[in-house]
Amino acid sequence: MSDLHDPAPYDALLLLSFGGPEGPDDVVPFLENVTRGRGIPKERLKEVGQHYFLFGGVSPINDQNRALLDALRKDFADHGLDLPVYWGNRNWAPYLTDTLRDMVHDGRRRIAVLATSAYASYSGCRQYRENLADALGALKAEGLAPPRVDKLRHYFNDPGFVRPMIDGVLAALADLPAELRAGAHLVFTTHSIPTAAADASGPVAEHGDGGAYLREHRDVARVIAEAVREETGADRPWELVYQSRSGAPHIPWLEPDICDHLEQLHGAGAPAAVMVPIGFVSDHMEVLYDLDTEATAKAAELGLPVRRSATVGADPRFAAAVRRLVLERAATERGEPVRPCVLGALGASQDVCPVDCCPARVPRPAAAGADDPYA
Ligand SMILES: CC1=C(CCC(=O)O)c2cc3nc(cc4[nH]c(cc5[nH]c(cc1n2)c(C)c5CCC(=O)O)c(CCC(=O)O)c4C)C(CCC(=O)O)=C3C
Ligand SMILES: [Fe+2]
Repeated sequence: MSDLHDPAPYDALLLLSFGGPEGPDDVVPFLENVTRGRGIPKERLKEVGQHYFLFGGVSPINDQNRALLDALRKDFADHGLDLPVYWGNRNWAPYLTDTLRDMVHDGRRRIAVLATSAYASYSGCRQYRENLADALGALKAEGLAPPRVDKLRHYFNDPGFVRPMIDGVLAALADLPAELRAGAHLVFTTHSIPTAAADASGPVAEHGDGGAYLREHRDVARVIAEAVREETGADRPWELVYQSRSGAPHIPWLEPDICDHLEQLHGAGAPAAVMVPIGFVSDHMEVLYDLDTEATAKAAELGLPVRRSATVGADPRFAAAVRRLVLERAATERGEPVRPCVLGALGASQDVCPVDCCPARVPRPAAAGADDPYA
C-alpha cells in the first residue's frame, strides 16, 4: 500500500460549494446568479425567494461550510497533514473565481477539489466542473497562469459519509414514540432532477433507467436500511423519493414527491416515518424548508408522526473521509496503488469523469475531467 500521509502533488484543497444568501438583500441577486440562463419559471423563483425570507434571508449552507472548513482544518492538523484548505462557491461570496485568484497569488499550482455534492449528476458534478473552467478562463484572461484542478471522486458510498447518516436514522427512530418505532418507514429523499438528466447521469455506460444518479442513491439507501435493520432488529419498509422539484410543469422530473409519498403512506396505514435526506451533504435550505417546514406540516395535517434524520454536516468522520480521499487521489496521481474504502455494491466511482459524463444540454467547457481544456 502507498503512503497515505503525503499530499504531493497537491498543494491545497478547495471546498467547492453552492453558496447561499446571508441576509434579505442577498436573496434576489443570489437567485439571479443561480438561475442565469436556466429557464426557471418566475413563479417558482418567487416561491423559492419566500422560503429564504421565512428564514430572514439567510441560507444555512454558508455556516455549514464554515463548520466543515473548521472540521477539515482540525482533522488535517491532528493528523500532521500540512495542506491549506480554501473555500469558493458557484453562486455567492466567497466566489470561486476570487478564491482561485487568491490561491494562485498564494502560489498554489495543483489543487484537489471537494464539491459539496456526493453523487453524479449534471447539477452536482459537471456544472461544478463548468464553474471551474469558467474561473480558470477568467484568471487566464487576467494574465495569470491557471492552476491545475482535480475534482475528488463522488463519496456517496464512503463510510465517512454513510455511517453518520446511519447514526442519524437510529437517533431519529429513538425519538419516535416507542410503540411506533418498529413499523416506521424509512423515507430516503434526494433532490428531484429532470428524468432526462437522471438518465444521462454518470459515464455513458451507466446512462438510461435513472443513470448513475438513481443507482448511487438506491445503493446508499439500501446500505443504510440494512445497517438500521441489523442494529434495531426490525425490518422496516423503505422507499427513495424526491423533493425540491422546480422547472416547467410539462417537463418530467423524478417522482414521487415527498409530500405525495407521505400522503400515500398514511393512506396505506403506515404508523410513522423517518425522512432521511441522503441527497444533501448538510442542512441546506431544501432540508430546512422542503422537509422541516413543508413536509413536516403535511405530515402533521395527515396525523402521521415523522422525524427528519441529521445530514452529515461537519461530522469528524466525514472530515477524516475527505482527508483519505485527498491522500488516496494524491497516491493515484503519483502512480501508486490505492485500495478505496467504500460501502455498498457499486465500488468507488471514477477519479476522472470521462467525456460525455453527465452531459450538459448545451455543451460548454468543463475542467477536471477527461475533456479539461486546461489540464
Ligand atoms: C441535484 C441538485 C442538488 C444537489 C447537489 C448539490 O448540492 O449541488 C442541488 C443543490 C442545491 N440547490 C440549491 C438551490 C437552488 N437550486 C435551484 C435549482 C435547481 N437545482 C437542481 C438540482 C440540484 N440542486 C436543479 C436541476 C435545479 C433547476 C434549475 C437548474 O437546472 O439549475 C434553485 C433555483 C430555484 C429552484 O428552482 O428551486 C435554487 C435556489 C442549493 C442551495 C440551498 C441553500 O441555500 O441552502 C443547493 C445546495
Ligand atoms: Fe438546486
